[in-house]
Amino acid sequence: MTDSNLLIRLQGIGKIFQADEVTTHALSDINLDIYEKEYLAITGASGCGKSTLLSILGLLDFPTSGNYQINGISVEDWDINQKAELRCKEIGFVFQSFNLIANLSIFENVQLPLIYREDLDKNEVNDRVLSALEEVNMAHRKDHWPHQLSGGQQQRIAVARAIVGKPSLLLADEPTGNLDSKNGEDVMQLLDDLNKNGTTICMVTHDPRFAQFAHREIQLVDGKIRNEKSNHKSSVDTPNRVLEATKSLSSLEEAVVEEE
Ligand SMILES: Nc1ncnc2c1ncn2[C@@H]1O[C@H](COP(=O)(O)OP(=O)(O)OP(=O)(O)O)[C@@H](O)[C@H]1O
Repeated sequence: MTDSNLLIRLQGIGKIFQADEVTTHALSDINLDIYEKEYLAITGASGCGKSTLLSILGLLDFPTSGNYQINGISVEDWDINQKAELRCKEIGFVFQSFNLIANLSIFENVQLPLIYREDLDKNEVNDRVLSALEEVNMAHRKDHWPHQLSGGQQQRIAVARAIVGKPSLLLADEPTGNLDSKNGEDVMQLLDDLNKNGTTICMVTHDPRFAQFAHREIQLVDGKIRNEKSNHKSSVDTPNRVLEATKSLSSLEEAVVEEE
């Protein structure tokens, strides 16, 4: 990796929440580089700061100390509107709950991130939405409504919405958290395909099996990076590992059902 394909650099990032009398040090001294086309997993126990870190990476929340750079530009002096514009263009989000808008069609849901894009005309918006839907194999459902889709299909639409603006970075917070093993596998495969096609991904997961799909895993403990490991095999043999992860998930589910 060279600095020329460095996308994000976090230096000494800290985040303190102050609520009434309670002070929480959610993140301390986080140093992290993310390179173009990387697939990074952030793991760790509940409350260790994973979502806070993802929110900071996505410019949804801001650190109380440290420096954030994207494409070599330090954003700490930017005002809220500049950050919102940057977020809109450069960052896509997928959450555990799919967050589709119930009274918008599938097409309209995917179109949402583009409605304030003055650089795109109506035809370009239309083409972008259709091609994002094609990427997740859901173009045939463009005129349907969210409630007509399964959870797995809704998450595919959420992924289409996240990539429709062609962001530099796709952030996913427990993207399989609300899905059964089969749909979880499909979404993991979809993220893997997107990464192979060049999308940089940063995913929060508490599940070590899914973390193995990433090239690199960062483990947080009490708001600090405790461990970082590479997973060089990840981009080579994903289908088998997807299968294995799914098998162990399925047997886990079967064991739980049997116990009940
Ligand atoms: N808005 C907030 N105000 C006060 N404390 C907060 C706020 N958001 C998060 N925290 C605290 O910061 C710490 C880190 O929270 P965070 O949600 O990042 O953890 P997490 O690793 O994503 O947890 P989980 O896996 O359970 O989602 C926790 O102690 C949490 O209570």
